[in-house]
Amino acid sequence: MSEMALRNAALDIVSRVGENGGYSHLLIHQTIEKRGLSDRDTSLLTEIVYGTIQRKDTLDYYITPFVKNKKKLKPWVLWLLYMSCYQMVYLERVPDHAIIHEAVEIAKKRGHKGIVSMVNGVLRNLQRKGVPSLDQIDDPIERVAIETSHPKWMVKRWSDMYGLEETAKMCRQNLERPTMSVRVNTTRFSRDQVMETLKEDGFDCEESILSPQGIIIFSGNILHHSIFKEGGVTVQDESSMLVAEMMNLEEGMHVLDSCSAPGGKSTHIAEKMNNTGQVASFDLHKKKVKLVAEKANQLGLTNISTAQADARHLPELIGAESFDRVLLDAPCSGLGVVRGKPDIKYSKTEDDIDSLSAIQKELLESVSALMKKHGTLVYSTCTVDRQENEEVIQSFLSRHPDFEVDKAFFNELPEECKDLPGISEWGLQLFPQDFDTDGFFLTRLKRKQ
Ligand SMILES: C[S@@+](CC[C@H](N)C(=O)[O-])C[C@H]1O[C@@H](n2cnc3c(N)ncnc32)[C@H](O)[C@@H]1O
Repeated sequence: MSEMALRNAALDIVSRVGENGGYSHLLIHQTIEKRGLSDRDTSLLTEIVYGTIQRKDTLDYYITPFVKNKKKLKPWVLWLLYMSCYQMVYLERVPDHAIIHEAVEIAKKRGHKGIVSMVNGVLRNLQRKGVPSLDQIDDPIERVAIETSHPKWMVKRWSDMYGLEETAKMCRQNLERPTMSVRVNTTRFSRDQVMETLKEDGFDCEESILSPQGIIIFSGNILHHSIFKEGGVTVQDESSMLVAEMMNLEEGMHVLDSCSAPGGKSTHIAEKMNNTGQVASFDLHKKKVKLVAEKANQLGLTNISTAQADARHLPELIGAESFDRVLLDAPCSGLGVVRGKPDIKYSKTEDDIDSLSAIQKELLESVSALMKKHGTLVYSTCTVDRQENEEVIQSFLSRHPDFEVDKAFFNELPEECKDLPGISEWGLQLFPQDFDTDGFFLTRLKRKQ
């Protein structure tokens, strides 16, 4: 694909995400498939699209002094300026004059003469004068918000919850691309076997400290490797692996995964039980339930049963106290995964958090009834927000004095997690900066004996 066609495709994606809130990772994937992009083009397209979306508010701050009547610009023109500014400031491989030339050519194809000369003028000024300094922003919350391109309400909210220093670290970490990690299917291979194979095949990888099944991959394309295609490993963030690790699973157990799609944790649980016992995996959406069954099949796991259900009604379908282990990996705002899905940080609102936390409370209320007397329940989310995490647990415990946070949970955490800033009496909040993982919350409940 020519440089110009590639940047045009990137502009299509960023403006669609900007205008309609489309998911950038899905649009990138569609473009790669449709156009059959080479590895090099895929990597450049991904870099430009993610980088531009990830840093949108910073880029806006950078170009604003050079643009007159910004509000009147067509969205695609503004996105072209953001995209070009991103490449000029953050990418070293293409010289500025080439970036400006490509932008002008794209403007010629899409717009009239006035737009072409405005794009040319803005980018040349930017090249000559440089970007404005962030030090001019007095309010520290606003400075972090603009420097790291997060909505100001979000930075303020996190700062009230975790302090400005931790928040700034998190926002900066959110700008990094996520590191790839995989989980070894231990019903087939040991982690040592997989490590050895990958190293022999030129991968740069190391063992995870959060899960004995986890491998972090720094370089090498695992998706093209036979071990992935044959179900020897599953792509999963290390923070998510911690969930099944903390469930104290034993062979032959009955486990409920109440919100299971697409099946990352159900299959991990099934592997940890060595394909014995039973994992009952439910999800609200029929289509998504299918993904769980497919994943189980791909990994050769036969101890997972799947069905569509609203977990809030499960006690009406299944007898109370039926499961040794219950997992509620709740639907959440996803603010822990903005490294990989940057659009989330612009689309979520505080109203979303209010309604999600209400659903989380309802879900916890109903699935807790399904736990056997001596069983345990793990609650997790891939978000960083007290209202969806600690406060959901706190509110549940205040209504259920017969339940408590299982103290053993804290002792069983990997050594490296025990002194993290996110540890509280309600569980563990992992921040992305702790181990370069997603932001993630988990805790374990049991009945008081
Ligand atoms: C965080 S995701 C689960 C991810 C999954 N545990 C995994 O590891 O692959 C939350 C899931 O909850 C499902 N969900 C949302 N509301 C639900 C409900 N009321 N009952 C059951 N599932 C629900 C969503 O469809 C979504 O698939």
